[in-house]
Parts: sequence; structure tokens; C-alpha cells
Amino acid sequence: MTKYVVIGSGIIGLYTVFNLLEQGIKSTDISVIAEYLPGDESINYTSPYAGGNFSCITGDDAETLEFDRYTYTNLHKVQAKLGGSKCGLDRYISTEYWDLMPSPAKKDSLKEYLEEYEDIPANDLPKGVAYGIKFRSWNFNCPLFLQNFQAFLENENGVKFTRKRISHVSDAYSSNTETVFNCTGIGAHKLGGVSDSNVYPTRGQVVVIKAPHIKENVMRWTDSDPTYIIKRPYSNDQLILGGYTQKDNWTADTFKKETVEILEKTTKLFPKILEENPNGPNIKDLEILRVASGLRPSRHGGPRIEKEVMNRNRVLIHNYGASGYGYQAGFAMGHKAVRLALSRDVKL
Ligand SMILES: Cc1cc2nc3c(=O)[nH]c(=O)nc-3n(C[C@H](O)[C@H](O)[C@H](O)COP(=O)(O)OP(=O)(O)OC[C@H]3O[C@@H](n4cnc5c(N)ncnc54)[C@H](O)[C@@H]3O)c2cc1C
Repeated sequence: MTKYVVIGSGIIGLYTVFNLLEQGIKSTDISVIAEYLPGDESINYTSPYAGGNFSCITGDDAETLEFDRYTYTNLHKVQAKLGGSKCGLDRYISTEYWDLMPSPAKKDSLKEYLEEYEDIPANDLPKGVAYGIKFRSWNFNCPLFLQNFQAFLENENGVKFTRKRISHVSDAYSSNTETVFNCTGIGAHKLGGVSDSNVYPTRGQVVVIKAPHIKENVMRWTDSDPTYIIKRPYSNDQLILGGYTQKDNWTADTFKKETVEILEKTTKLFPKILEENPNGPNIKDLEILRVASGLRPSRHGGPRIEKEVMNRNRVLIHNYGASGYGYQAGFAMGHKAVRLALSRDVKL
């Protein structure tokens, strides 16, 4: 085994490996072990089920705002290294609405770095909406992006990936391993040596439809379940409709009632979805490609990015708990985790 081992090949594990390489660690000193790898699907592997884009879903404490900012302003590096937008990471305009006014800290932070930022005039806001903005977002085709990310790290750089389930975190160390990164997402709940009871799922169900005429995102945040419409790049015109944020719900099942509710609320928020229907604006005519459910790896107290010294020669770096924002904040989480491992100043 290698000097650096990353457990997990979800988006958090992959961003962590990317950051290790950026800090000058040799690819042959890094390996990834994971029960599920890009291309796989399981309710215990959240990353393929994300919408996924950069949105205003996150909180407004200083660290969270900085994770978002750092990731948003650095994603172009990942996109360039993976070969451009065709890797499954492209840019689309997002319109975001809040029923409850976001805090000044959140508004000021977004305004400072989001590209093509615009406040939406109060007169143009839908009924019940307190505040709205438009900006250029990052959109991920999550299943494609994960596979291209692994190919970049493994085939182009020589990072070794091994499929393996481990029962205890100590099983990830071999004689020459100095640092293990625990990027196990929802798996941190029961991984031996970690068993973090603060980890819980926030279940989401999404409906994927075919909608070639939609080339943007629309999101609406309320004090309960959000409504979102996310364009999936390089996907043969898939549009992701959601959603739900159901705390402590572990089910992988999908429900017709939720599908109907998602279609109703997304087409109400963004009637343009129905515009190209041959028989008029009728939900029944939408082409549903897939319905899926995923578990956001949430954590009471927020993400855990922490260094644990196992003994004189062994360090464990935790990097999990990205909840509903692993793609949009995880690059910064990986950066912080790697800097902790290399014991350099951590500014994030
Ligand atoms: C419906 C939905 C919509 C979402 N939309 C967005 C969005 O638009 N934008 C956004 O930023 N985020 C979004 N998210 C959240 C995002 O998907 C997660 O934050 C992210 O995928 C978490 O990644 P992860 O790497 O921590 O976990 P995972 O993807 O679950 O990866 C965990 C890895 O650890 C491995 N592992 C776990 N336990 C073990 C073990 N014991 N042994 C070996 N390997 C193990 C797994 O096999 C896997 O490889 C969404 C999530 C859902 C469900």
C-alpha cells in the first residue's frame, strides 16, 4: 500500500486526491480504496445521485461560505485538467429564489464572487418569494463526471484504485501508510473506529425528464422541501427535477406520490418545462427517463474535517459530512483536509 490512502471514491474522495496532487504529492504515493467506484450505483454511494450544480443550498457560517467560494472559484482548474466541459462539468445560468430573506452575510458573500451576478427586481419575483438572484453556475453530470475524474487520476496520473470494503478504519493502513483520509460519506456512520452517530441521511428523490429546450437552472428555497430544476450537461438533454430533504430517512425506495408532487411543483415554478409538449402544457406528456432516490451524508455539527493522530507514524484525516453540497463545496473540503495532513497553515 501507499503512503497516502483515501477511503472512498465519491466526489469528496476524488477532490481530496486532486488536492494531494496539487500539493505536489507523487501519484504513486496515493491510492484509493472504496466499496463502490465511479460507474457503480448503490444507496450507500451518494455521489451519482446528485443533481448537481452550485446553488445557494448551504448555510451562512463563515466556514461554509468560504468552502463555497473556494470551490466555485477553483472548479475551472478541475474542468481544465479533466479535458474541458465534456468531462461533465459545464456552466449554465441559475435563477435562485428564497421565500425567507437570506442573511446579509450570505448575500454579501455571493455577490462578491458569483459570475454574471444580478439581483432580481422585487416586481419580477414570483408570489411568496422574498429575494432572488441570477448568476452563472457550475453544472455537473454527476455519473459522467465521477468516471472522468477517476480516469484522470488513475489512467493519466497513475493513482491506484482498489475495490474493497473495510470494516475498521485501521484496515486501511499497511506497513508504509502514513496518512489515511476517511472520505466515506454516509458510511462514516458505521465504519469501525469512526462510528459517528452524528452522521444521518437527508434523503432526496429526483425525477429525470428529457427536456432539450431547457438550458438553465431554477431553484426555490423555503423553510421545508426545496424545488429545483437542474440542467444536466452532456446527457442527451436530461433535466433533473426535485426535491426533498427528508432527515433520518434511510430508504432507497422511490414513491409515485413524490414523483407527482415534484412534477407539479417544478412545472408551477418554471412553466417553460411544459412549453415544448406536442399536446400542450400537460404534465402527463413529459418524458420521464428515471426516478431515483439518494441519501445526502449530513452531520449534526456540519462536515467533519479533522486530524486524528493514531500513533507516532500514523495520521487519520476525516473528511465527510458534505450533506447536500459535496460537489459545490467539496473541493475546499479536500483542500482543507490535505493541508491538515501536510500540517501546513489551514486558512479555510
Ligand atoms: C438527490 C440529491 C441531490 C443532490 N444535489 C447536489 C447538488 O446539486 N450539488 C451538490 O454539491 N451536492 C448535491 N448533493 C449532495 C452530494 O451528492 C453529496 O454531498 C456527495 O455526493 C457526498 O459525497 P461523498 O464522497 O462524501 O460520499 P459518497 O458519494 O457516498 O462516497 C462515499 C465513498 O466511500 C465508500 N465507503 C463508505 N464506507 C466504506 C467502507 N466501509 N469501506 C470501503 N469504502 C467505503 C463508498 O463506497 C464510496 O466510494 C445531492 C445529493 C442528493 C442525494
